[in-house]
Amino acid sequence: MGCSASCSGRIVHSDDDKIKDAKIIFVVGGPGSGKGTQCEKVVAKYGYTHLSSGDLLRAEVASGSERGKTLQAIMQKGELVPLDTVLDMIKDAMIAKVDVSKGFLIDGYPREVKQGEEFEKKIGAPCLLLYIDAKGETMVKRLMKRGETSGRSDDNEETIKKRLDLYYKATEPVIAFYSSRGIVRKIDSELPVDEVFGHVAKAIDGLK
Ligand SMILES: Nc1ncnc2c1ncn2[C@@H]1O[C@H](COP(=O)(O)OP(=O)(O)O)[C@@H](O)[C@H]1O
Ligand SMILES: Cc1ncc(C[n+]2csc(CCOP(=O)(O)OP(=O)(O)O)c2C)c(N)n1
Ligand SMILES: [Mg+2]
Repeated sequence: MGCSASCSGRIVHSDDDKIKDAKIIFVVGGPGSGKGTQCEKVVAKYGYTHLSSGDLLRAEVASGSERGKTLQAIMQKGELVPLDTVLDMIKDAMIAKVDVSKGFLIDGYPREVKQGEEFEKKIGAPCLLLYIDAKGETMVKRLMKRGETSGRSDDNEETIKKRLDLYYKATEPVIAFYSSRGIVRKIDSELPVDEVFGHVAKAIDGLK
């Protein structure tokens, strides 16, 4: 299903088939838990393609488009942008990279159970969920520090609090949802960066 014979008679896989069969890792954790930090290290060691939903959205904002302006307002408030917007961006980015990619790190997604369900309908199933876990207090401290230099309009005390509340309310249920499938690896992100990465690497090495 989904394959068709090209003029030359070769079997051609559609973009949808190719991304469905790709290795997909969800990276979930609170704001400032260290998802981006660990993803960079995974890219360096394993050559996976890193797609951060937040980075994709910030790129749209930076483009100055009308859609970007709407997104900027939502992100500054620490709210979630509409599901279809994020999912379409991730899917387009995956299609663009699928031929040269060993696998995909989907960072900051799903943020709510519904996002996970829609991703699986439109793209495919993850083989692993890395749950980057840090204490609320630690996340706030790291984000305030990042805010000194990040230039991110959401790295301020008020928005950080909203992002954290939303994380506990909307995103933590994602972890329970995938735990029942046995693909969640909880990573203690209170440890030094390289030790955290040691655990991340073990989880990835455990994949077939
Ligand atoms: N999967 C997503 N669904 C909806 N909104 C998102 C998603 N990912 C990112 N965003 C928006 O972008 C903002 C920043 O996201 P991100 O860079 O992942 O931040 P962090 O990991 O520091 O919380 C979020 O607060 C939200 O407004
Ligand atoms: C275990 C650990 N990882 C990373 C850092 C470094 N750090 C400084 S600011 C900051 C906040 C955000 O980091 P990022 O990796 O962007 O987290 P994300 O918001 O993507 O989860 C972090 C994690 C740290 N001190 N300890
Ligand atoms: Mg990030």
